[in-house]
Amino acid sequence: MVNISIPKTPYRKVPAPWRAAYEAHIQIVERQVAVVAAWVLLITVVFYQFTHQLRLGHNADVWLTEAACRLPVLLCALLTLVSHYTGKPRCQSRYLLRAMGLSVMTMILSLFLVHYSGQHENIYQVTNGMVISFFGVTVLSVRGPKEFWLLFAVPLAIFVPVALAMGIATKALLPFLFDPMVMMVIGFVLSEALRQLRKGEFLARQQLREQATTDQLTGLLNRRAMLQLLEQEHARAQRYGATYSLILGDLDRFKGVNDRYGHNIGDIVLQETAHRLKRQIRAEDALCRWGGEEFLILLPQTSLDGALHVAEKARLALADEPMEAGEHSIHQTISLGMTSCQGGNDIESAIKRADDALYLAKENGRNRIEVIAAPGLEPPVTADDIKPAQTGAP
Ligand SMILES: Nc1nc2c(ncn2[C@@H]2O[C@H](COP(=O)(O)OP(=O)(O)OP(=O)(O)O)[C@@H](O)[C@H]2O)c(=O)[nH]1
Repeated sequence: MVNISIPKTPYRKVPAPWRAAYEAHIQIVERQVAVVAAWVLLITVVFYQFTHQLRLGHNADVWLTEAACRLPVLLCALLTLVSHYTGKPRCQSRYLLRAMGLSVMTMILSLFLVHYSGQHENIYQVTNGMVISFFGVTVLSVRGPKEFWLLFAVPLAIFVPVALAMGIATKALLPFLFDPMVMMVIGFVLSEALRQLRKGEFLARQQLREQATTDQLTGLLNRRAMLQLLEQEHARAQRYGATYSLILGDLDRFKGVNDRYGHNIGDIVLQETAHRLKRQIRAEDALCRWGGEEFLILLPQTSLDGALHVAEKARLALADEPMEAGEHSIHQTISLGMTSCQGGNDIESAIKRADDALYLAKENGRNRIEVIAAPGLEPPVTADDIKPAQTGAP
């Protein structure tokens, strides 16, 4: 059974390494919201325009004025849909959402001014529309308060002075704006709660994904994650004829460490080994805990020449300095088997070669490196070229 430990304090903020993934996640949500909003706007704006006569009676001038107020919303919704379904123009959903939000606010506030100064009897229809619009616009602020303030503050900051300039007193405005404002607050609280829920769900999923690909003791990649990377690198090698190398390391006489000092100290040795090995590789290389006391290093686009250099650094990283574990100082060494691959055969045979080479290293005295080249690939160096192994395993 897989034992997944759930952290006691779940993340509240997105940790730095996950920020890019979170940004991608937000962009997907924005895209979905933008498409749904565009369809809703397209349908409702057209519907309201063509039921104008039914709702407000015949007045060609008002019909045209309303059409002019609704046109920008229609255009923004159409632009969003065209951009989504054809890929052109390439607009970020964040900006399309902004354009739709601002155009809806401009539309509804303009309609208010038109009807307030003209046919006063229609004003309650418009304030109903305001309530719906204010709520709808809060849904568009997927990124939270910053977007929210932009969508509401800018149009309202223009609307109030314009209304005052038109001779509408602030006192007269307030009763009409009261319900829409309440709706705006409700919408804000709801969309903020939704945003926090989405963030929490993202963080929980990301944590589970990390746990599924990470070895709990050492924090390194686990075997499953490494196999995925290996498949990718193998496919790349096959396609471009590049060479990658594998180094399989196994701690020497590690059973003795456990037997002598206990399992807890053995665990510390494994953690320190992971730490030291990690320092010997580049960011583009991968290191995993392959099994109990086995570690596998994948060196993409690296021939045996370069890999041998890394393997020797890894060997010395352990052999040169004893490990401090509790009150014990443990001289732990590692044996390493190496191979390279040009993608010719399958991954399993490359791993098998590294394993056979490791077996040779154990046979030949431990704390040393052995190389088995891929068939047809001459090793540029042999194990004999490597500094003779020092014995010293505990
Ligand atoms: N402390 C600890 N020990 C582990 C863990 N996983 C595997 N081991 C131990 O690693 C030891 C491996 O021992 P062996 O396979 O006999 O090999 P060795 O003693 O290292 O000898 P050689 O490989 O031949 O040099 C066993 O005692 C396992 O219990 C772990 O997570 N923690």
